[in-house]
Amino acid sequence: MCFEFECGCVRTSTMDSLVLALVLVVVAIAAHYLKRRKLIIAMDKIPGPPAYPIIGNVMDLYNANFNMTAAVKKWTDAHGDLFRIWMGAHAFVVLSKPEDLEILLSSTKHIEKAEMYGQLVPWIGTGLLTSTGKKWHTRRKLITPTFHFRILDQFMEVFNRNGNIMVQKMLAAKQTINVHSLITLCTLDIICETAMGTKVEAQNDSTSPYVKAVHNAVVSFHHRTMKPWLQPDAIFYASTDGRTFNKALQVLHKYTQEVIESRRRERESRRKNSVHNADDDLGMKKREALLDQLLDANESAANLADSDIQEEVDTFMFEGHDTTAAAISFLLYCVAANPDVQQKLADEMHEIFGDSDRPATSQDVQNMKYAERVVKETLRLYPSVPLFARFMREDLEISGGYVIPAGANVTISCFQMGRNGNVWPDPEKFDPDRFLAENIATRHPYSYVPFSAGPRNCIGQKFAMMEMKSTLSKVVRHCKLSLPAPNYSPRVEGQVILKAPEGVMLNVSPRAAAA
Ligand code: HEM
Repeated sequence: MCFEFECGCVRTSTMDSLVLALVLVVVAIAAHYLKRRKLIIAMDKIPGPPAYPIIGNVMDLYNANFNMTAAVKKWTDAHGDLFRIWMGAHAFVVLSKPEDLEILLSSTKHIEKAEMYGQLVPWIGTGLLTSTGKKWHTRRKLITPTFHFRILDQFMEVFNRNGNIMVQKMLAAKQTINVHSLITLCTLDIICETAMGTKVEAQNDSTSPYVKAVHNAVVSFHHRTMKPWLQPDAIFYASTDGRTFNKALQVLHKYTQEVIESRRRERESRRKNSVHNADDDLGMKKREALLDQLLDANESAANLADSDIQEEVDTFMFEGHDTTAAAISFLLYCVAANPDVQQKLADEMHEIFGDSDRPATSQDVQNMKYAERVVKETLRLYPSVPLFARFMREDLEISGGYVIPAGANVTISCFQMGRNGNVWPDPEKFDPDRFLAENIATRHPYSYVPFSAGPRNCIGQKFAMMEMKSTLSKVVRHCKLSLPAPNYSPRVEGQVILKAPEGVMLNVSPRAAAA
């Protein structure tokens, strides 16, 4: 009897657990459905193209050959500077009105990155670009001094040395060349030396396993962003691109890990032997990489594990190499396409350097006022990060009484904003004087945001401007650029980074001989 009673009791409690689990599942589904319904109703109040069930507006993207910037242009032409789209189950609001950007980007609350940034996590972890909340705040505070002018100043030698190699390679080519390939290797050498303090010599050996791994990771990741069917992790990692990506990450992560470990050991042994680390064997001031700065800051203020430091270094490597490569490539194209601009640049360089061949200093770079306007105008037309996005945890009211609902992603299209005729008269014209102080004063401060703005702006902006201006000056002082055909312009594709898929083709000749 007793046994039967106990058995019945067990059966009853199992039944209870099952019923409870079922009720919880039903409640969770109902809550999810209600939340989704709320999101759908709120999204329906925002204008936008008709969306199909399940796939949403993916067909529009298909019709634009999965080129996101082209699709955004079409949607903007049809629906204006605020519209909504659905990418499968993911809701997006696309903004390009400066007033709306100010509301979003200046907020200290809406700082979470959009859902799709999750695809970057296997590569860069939750470093500064992808983290949010308290983690992001603490890290941003820790990393900001790393980009101090004193640190950037010592990178001038790296920019100059690598710029020289690149210019020699450009001049050695006696025919039309794809400058993008050479520039990519140069910016890779620069970021390795400045971020990690290591020389990978990509310009001298583009076949090294590390250089190949960077290339493979960038290309396979780019393929994923262009192919919606590769979005689910399970499909991507089973595909050729996914396998290439994984293999490349193993090489990249191993390299960063080894560099960090060796730096820690070096510091430890210096400490044990009480050797001051500011000088090298010849008593010269030793250059400190961004990694050294992180390790210094970590010793005095934080307690980060090597894996934490690694995600930040990997983030610098990801953000700090392809972005500048794209920008410098389009920069040289714009200079080649506008001979009057090229002449003014050459005049400015002559004013600063005369006939001397001396390397540029950071003061010279500061004096390059016209070059600065040329770089800014290039980023207006060709922003290296053409789109960036946030995820909304709370509703946000923007202009016109519209509300971006919690649960939606918000995308900012820098590419589209730079070509908006209401903000930029004759937008296709390349005119660096748009960035004269008196002209900037007539525009809304959020009408130009290639480095984003507000608390989550680009931490590497000053580094990037120094690198771009010094590399531009190096090229203009030694080379004359021209287009391979009168109406040539590179085809542009916009996803995570703005790309010229067939490269940027230019003719390069020595300046003195060409003058
Ligand atoms: C032309 C060059 C560059 C452009 C146009 C650019 C643009 C941007 C943009 C638009 C963002 C915001 C992205 C977003 O919200 O998703 C960003 C963030 C960031 N950039 Fe850059 N970037 C450039 C170069 C660099 C360089 C050279 C570095 C480092 C060496 C760097 C490091 C970062 C980091 C760490 C973030 C995340 C900051 C945070 O969320 O706190 N960038 N960049």
